[in-house]
Amino acid sequence: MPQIDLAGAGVQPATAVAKPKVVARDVNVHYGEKHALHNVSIDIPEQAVTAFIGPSGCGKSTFLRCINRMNDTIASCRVTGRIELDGEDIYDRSLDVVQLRARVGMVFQKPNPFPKSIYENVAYGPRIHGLAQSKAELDEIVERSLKRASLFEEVKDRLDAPGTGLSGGQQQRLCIARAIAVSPEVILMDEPCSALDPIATARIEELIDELRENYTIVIVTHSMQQAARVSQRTAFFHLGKLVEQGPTEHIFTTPEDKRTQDYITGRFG
Ligand SMILES: Nc1ncnc2c1ncn2[C@@H]1O[C@H](COP(=O)(O)OP(=O)(O)OP(=O)(O)O)[C@@H](O)[C@H]1O
Repeated sequence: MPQIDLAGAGVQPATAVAKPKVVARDVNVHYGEKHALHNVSIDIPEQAVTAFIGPSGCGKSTFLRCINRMNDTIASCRVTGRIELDGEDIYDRSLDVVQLRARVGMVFQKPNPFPKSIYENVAYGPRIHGLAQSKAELDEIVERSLKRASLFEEVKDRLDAPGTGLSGGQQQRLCIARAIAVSPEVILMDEPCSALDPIATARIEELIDELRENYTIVIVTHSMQQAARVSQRTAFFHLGKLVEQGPTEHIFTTPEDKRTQDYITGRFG
């Protein structure tokens, strides 16, 4: 039976949910007749990484997409319950979804740069949100975002080259720079390393660790080693239910539910 080498994986120390950034209560999601998520309640702390783990189809991505209302784009999808960002109901009718998605950015499984230059990939969001008053200011935002995404040194001499011409790992860092450029508060990452090789994965994991100082990060991952390495809190989903959540160290060493125990020890998944 595969065991996780927690020492090798460098389990992060526990952090208490001091001030939750995102609070979800009794969230249910249906796709047409299919009841995909059942009564999910969770507090997601700021300046920390929260990992969602669980077997394929358990609802991790569905719940992640609730946090910036990406599920609104799926016609059959119905979300009930309450999700708050800094105490504000994000499903309130008066809420501007475009503004919400600027505050809650997303990085997808497959790097998806726009078919534009490296510069334009990063400049696009700040431009449409009116975050720069001048070209110089926009240049500064682009440079700062690329630096924070740990990509600037590699691309500074070819900002006009197409973003799609970068390696997979560089493209994913470009997508992270694009997400950061609009100064989000929360970054949602849906299996951000699944298309990357181990070296590119290590770069992204380091980056996630650095970014947590300034952002609230939620990551969906199939890799328990990755969850152990990058997160301070872990939530385990199974068959559309949030079975167990808590400090990562606790979930991986002394889980309370047998389903969590079975999953982390590789008995199913
Ligand atoms: N657009 C959709 N329309 C209908 N059903 C969907 C849709 N998206 C997801 N589902 C269903 O909802 C359930 C949860 O799917 P979801 O993608 O959230 O799981 P997941 O845990 O992220 O899976 P994976 O790890 O394989 O990505 C699954 O049964 C899935 O088939």
